[in-house]
Amino acid sequence: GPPLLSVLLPGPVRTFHANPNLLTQCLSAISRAHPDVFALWLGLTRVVVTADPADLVHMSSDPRLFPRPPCLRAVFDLALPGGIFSMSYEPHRVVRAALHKNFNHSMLRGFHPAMKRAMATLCDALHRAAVAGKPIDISTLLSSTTFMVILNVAFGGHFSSEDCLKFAADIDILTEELMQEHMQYSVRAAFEWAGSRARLFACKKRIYATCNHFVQRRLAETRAEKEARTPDMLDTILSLDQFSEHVMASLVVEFALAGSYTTSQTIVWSLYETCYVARALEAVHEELARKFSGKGADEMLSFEEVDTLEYVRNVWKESTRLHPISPLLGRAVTADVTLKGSGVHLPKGTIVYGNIQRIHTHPDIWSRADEFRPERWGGRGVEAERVPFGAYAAFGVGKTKCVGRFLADYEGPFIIAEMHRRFKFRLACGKDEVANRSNFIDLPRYLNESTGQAEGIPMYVELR
Ligand code: HEM
Repeated sequence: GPPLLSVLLPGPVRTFHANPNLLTQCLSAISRAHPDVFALWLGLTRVVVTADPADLVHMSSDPRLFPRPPCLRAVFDLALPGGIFSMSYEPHRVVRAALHKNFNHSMLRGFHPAMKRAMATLCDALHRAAVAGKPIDISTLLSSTTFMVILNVAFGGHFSSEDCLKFAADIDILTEELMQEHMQYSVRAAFEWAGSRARLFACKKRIYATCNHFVQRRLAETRAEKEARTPDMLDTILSLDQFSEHVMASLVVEFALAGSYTTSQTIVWSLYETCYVARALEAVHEELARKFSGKGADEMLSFEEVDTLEYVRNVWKESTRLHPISPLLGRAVTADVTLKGSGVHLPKGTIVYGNIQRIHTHPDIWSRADEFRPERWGGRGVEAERVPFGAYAAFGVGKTKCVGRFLADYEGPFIIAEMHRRFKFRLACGKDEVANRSNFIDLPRYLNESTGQAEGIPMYVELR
């Protein structure tokens, strides 16, 4: 919290208020030194942090008792008015029911041709990097791919890589602004007249212009045009006709926000880990060679083949365990409640954070918790490690869990498999120069000492 609090309150004051990008780092440091449930001040807000899986399950079981905290919803409502992240219980329930009904395996199957096109664009860029022999910023490259998946595959758009990068740059600004708002909402509200939110509003305007364009184009589609293509996520959003076009545009922006960096940066972590855990890399190559030896590099895996990936899926899942992109689950209690796992009593109004990062690496829950071991998820006759319900929560659990998981769990393994089938990857910086930085979600960043900046992860690419 802010230094002033050290005068008013007992206990150490850490520096993330000055640099909100250190939020998860500070919390991780505190978590390791304290019991599984503790309270602390985040800025001027007191929060309870729990690393008990049963508490996390409890917090995710009833969105009426445990909604997102008002401060968080206010921040989202400012940037994404009326959207799913700030919705009250009833509209949220309606939206989730519609999404749940339509987001399924057959929608994914329809995505595959466009997915292969996005993958081909990525492979071309990787091929050029391999030929040039110079390091590339793999974080940015993969982001442009996952934005392409959301914009072109899930929403039926026609964005080039450059357009995707432009859109991604605005989403970057939006997430930075969301993070600043989260820490300084009241101060920024008080100084709005002086332009404290000018950057947020300008980038919001650009993003909404793009997304409104999507919505309008789709709404103007003829019946014949609609029948000529496969249904996508935008169809589902637009079927929610009880909402205004503005709310629909907010939903579109939210999906772009929630569905791109989450996936791309988990893939970056998977590449980072397989650079160092030779056993895992060998097992990936063994699976790809065993299953697809007859397939040339010019041919992509089919939808059915992606479905058969086993070890690569474990690599994906283990990456989400060790590096949860969304490491904290924030809720506020609307009545007095006793958490079912830890038994800690929370008076009405308390803000509680489920510490997914800590739960995922808790030594009492996982064997060799800090190691990257995809085989812990089982397969080829080996049983998966037994952990309590709630111990794995990369996508949340229960009624509020991630609605995009069905897409991420197909897209992540597909991209990882296609990359490893064609290329070898090597980190172009020191292993310890890569760390997490919080920016509403957590991202792996290269801490470049010579520029003092946190940058995308540099990697060398070679042809296999
Ligand atoms: C590695 C990939 C991903 C991870 C780790 C992830 C993680 C999460 C988490 C932890 C939540 C919060 C759950 C809760 O509050 O209980 C969430 C919510 C959400 N995610 Fe994901 N997600 C991923 C990919 C995606 C994708 C690909 C999409 C969409 C295409 C998506 C869309 C959403 C949306 C819309 C919500 C809000 C759900 C609601 O409030 O009801 N996510 N995600």
